[in-house]
Amino acid sequence: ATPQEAAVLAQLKDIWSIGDNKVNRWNESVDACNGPWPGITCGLKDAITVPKKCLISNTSCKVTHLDLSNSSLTGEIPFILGGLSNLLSLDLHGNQLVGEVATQLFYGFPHLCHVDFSYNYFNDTIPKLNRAKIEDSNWEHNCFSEYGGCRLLPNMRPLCECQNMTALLLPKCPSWVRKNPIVLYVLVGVCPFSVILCSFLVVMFCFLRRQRKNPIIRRTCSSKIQSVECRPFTYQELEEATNNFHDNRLLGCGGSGSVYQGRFANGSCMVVKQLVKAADYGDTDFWKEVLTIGAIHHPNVVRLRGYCKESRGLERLLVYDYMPNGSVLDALLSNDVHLLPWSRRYSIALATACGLEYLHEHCSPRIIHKGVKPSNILLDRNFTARVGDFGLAKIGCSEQTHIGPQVFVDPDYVLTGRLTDKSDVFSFGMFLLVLIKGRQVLETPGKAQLFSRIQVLAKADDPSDFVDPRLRGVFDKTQITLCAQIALLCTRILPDLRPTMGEIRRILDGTANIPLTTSLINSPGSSSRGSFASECPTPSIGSCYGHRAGSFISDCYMSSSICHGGSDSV
Ligand SMILES: Nc1ncnc2c1ncn2[C@@H]1O[C@H](COP(=O)(O)OP(=O)(O)OP(=O)(O)O)[C@@H](O)[C@H]1O
Repeated sequence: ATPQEAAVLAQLKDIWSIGDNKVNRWNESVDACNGPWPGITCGLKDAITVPKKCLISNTSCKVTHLDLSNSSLTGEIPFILGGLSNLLSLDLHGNQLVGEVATQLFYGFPHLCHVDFSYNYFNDTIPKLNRAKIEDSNWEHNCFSEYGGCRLLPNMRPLCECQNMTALLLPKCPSWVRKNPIVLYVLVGVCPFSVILCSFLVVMFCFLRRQRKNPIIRRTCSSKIQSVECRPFTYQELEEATNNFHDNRLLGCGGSGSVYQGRFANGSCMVVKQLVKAADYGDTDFWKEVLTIGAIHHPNVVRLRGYCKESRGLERLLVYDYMPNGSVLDALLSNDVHLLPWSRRYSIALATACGLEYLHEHCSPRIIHKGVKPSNILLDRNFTARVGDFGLAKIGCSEQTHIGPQVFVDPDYVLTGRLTDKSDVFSFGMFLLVLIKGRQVLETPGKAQLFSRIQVLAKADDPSDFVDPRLRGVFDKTQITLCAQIALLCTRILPDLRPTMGEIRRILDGTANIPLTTSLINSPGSSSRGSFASECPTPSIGSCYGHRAGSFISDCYMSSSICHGGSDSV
């Protein structure tokens, strides 16, 4: 299984091990594609016909079929399930699963062809699936309001066999109606109209109540805000959890405020973030945005669990999931050199790309992070990376950085003030460079030097001399070169020429190749159109570089003193 899949399966095991069910028999000491993991199949499975359009390359080491039917599963479907991104079939029939099957979950499964969610207790509505791909879906014997538990045809039209629906029995007409046909005619004419009117009023009433409770529903990624998941906390609760915001609970301080570990009365551990700059932001808009962020669920983003409106003074408080392994920055600065072996760094790159792809391409409206950097990429207990602090840019909280030079900030944004998803792509490129070269990148004073380092790395036949010495020579050269080439694409001067996060994720997970233009940069002096090399000649001492739409622009966006790249060693 891929590292991401292994992490998801470990979490599913925590949640779904019940009695002697299949999940409980998963043997974590062997790879899921290589041992006794009941219900899990990697590669192609004979029993299920997979149409050509669904096939993905190189599936033998990827989890492609998950069959947890009749496994006594209870509760809601955990969102981390969406991290099994190579699934072709998903069978959860015959359990006691409840709640909503969110459309959002299915964004995680671009190749899914067969789903069986029958014989559960799912309610609400059937999610909108990728109709072009899903061949067969079975939703019967659930509590979906729209179809009353019908089986759906591949094209999503309900095939109403509805065996479990009791016939609608109407009482016999009372005798006075039978004797007086005029009454009957009046009743026949008026009753249906009144029933329709009443139903309409009831539906309108429920709809308006829901709207008032969740005014931001239309702006979120998920179809519904589940208040139980992102809830209000009292100030007292947070004071008690953080030992009165004591220094011994302080995890770190960023530009937006201080971060405390909170231990709550129910035994849960969460992070309490005191936002200091947010006070300028209008009250209503602030809480609207916060609720929007709270509705976002993805295995590679840190969940916002709550907020506190009654904070004292100017501060505002947010509560997040606690990430036991801190941030990538913490791991890079730690004395333990074994914390970030190369294989883990590659998984972190991939997971971060997944999280950002989700924010950019699956949230509506899209969310631009604006603060992608090692301190905002957090590591959960399995060292799976999750993007933190997203959305805070919108409420004026993530401008600051505490890691020296603003190496992660897109120069095009600094120059033009135009913020797009490609600004995050730029920052992600720099983040890749940090993963390859380690903390020395954070100590480098200027972008010009860093750009030249990326170029040298991407072109190098053997990148060994240029990687983080803390890796002690243990790494996959091909992956290093691939990451360097992606970093080169991401840091192109012209944002339009940078890839999207979806494209980057596909290159990293092996489902797409690096574009041809990048391979051309391997030939020194080539003038490949669109490659960084041609946009930006290698800088020489004292020169600034960057050619943009006919005009020369200084790359010394921050200050001319940093512009002395080119000759330094990589
Ligand atoms: N959810 C979390 N779980 C565990 N530790 C966290 C969490 N969020 C933040 N931290 C810790 O707090 C530190 C500071 O986080 P914060 O996001 O405030 O820093 P920053 O990224 O430098 O600031 P900013 O994003 O505001 O510029 C992180 O480096 C990390 O060690």
